[in-house]
Order: sequence, then C-alpha cells, then structure tokens
Amino acid sequence: MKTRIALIAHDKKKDDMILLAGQYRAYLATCDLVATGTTGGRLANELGLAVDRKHSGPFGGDLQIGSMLVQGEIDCVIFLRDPMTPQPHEPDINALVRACDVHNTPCATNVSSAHLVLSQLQLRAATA
Ligand SMILES: O=C(CO)COP(=O)(O)O
Repeated sequence: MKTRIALIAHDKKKDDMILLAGQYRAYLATCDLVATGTTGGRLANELGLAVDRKHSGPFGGDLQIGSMLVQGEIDCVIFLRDPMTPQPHEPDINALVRACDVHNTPCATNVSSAHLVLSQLQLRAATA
C-alpha cells in the first residue's frame, strides 16, 4: 500500500513547503498525497504532484484531513504552521494536531522535523 501523506502549509510557510516537497519530489510522487486547497494547488502546479485537494484551511480543510486521519486514512502529516500569525481557524488547526497525538500519527510542524520524517520514510521505501 502507498504511504498516505498530508501536506499543509500556512501562507507564509508555503514557499518553504514547495522547497521541501521539491527536495522529496521523486519519493512523494510514489505516495498518496492529500493537502488543503491552496497548498495542494501549489504542489500540483509548481511540482506536478498528484494531490487530493481538500477545502482551504479556513474553510474546513484541516478538519477534512483530521477526519481522514481519525478514520485511519493518513500515515503522516507535514503541517508547516505559522506561529507568528493569528489564524481565524485556530480551533481547526489544534483539532488536527490533537488528532495526530490521539492516534499517534507522525506530525511535523516545522521544516527541520519534516526533513527528519520525510528522509526516514524515503529511506524505508528505498530499502523495503
Ligand atoms: O490554513 C491552512 C491550514 O490551517 C492551509 O490552507 P490552504 O492550503 O488552503 O492555504
């Protein structure tokens, strides 16, 4: 079964997400990807990745991904949050991160931890 990865980035972190995903592009292309709306649009347009795009975060995208996660449909979340900008959907963001903790799902919320998670997943795939 393909590894199922959720990719989400707040506006000021979207360039970081594109850079990050570009570095793992070949590996990510072998995965089932889901993303919030705007993040997914950029991943598709700029990197050519096939992404299941949910609603934009402020319109419930985090909750849609959280629901998938609770149903056992997500293996890993890369969520580049912006800690410096208030978000109108803060409760949704917290709900998604909490769901990761409840279900012991890896959740990288900054670029350094995302590298650790993705490099490990990539290595596992290469040696499987
Ligand atoms: O707000 C977000 C996550 O909380 C991200 O949503 P977009 O990818 O639609 O910008």
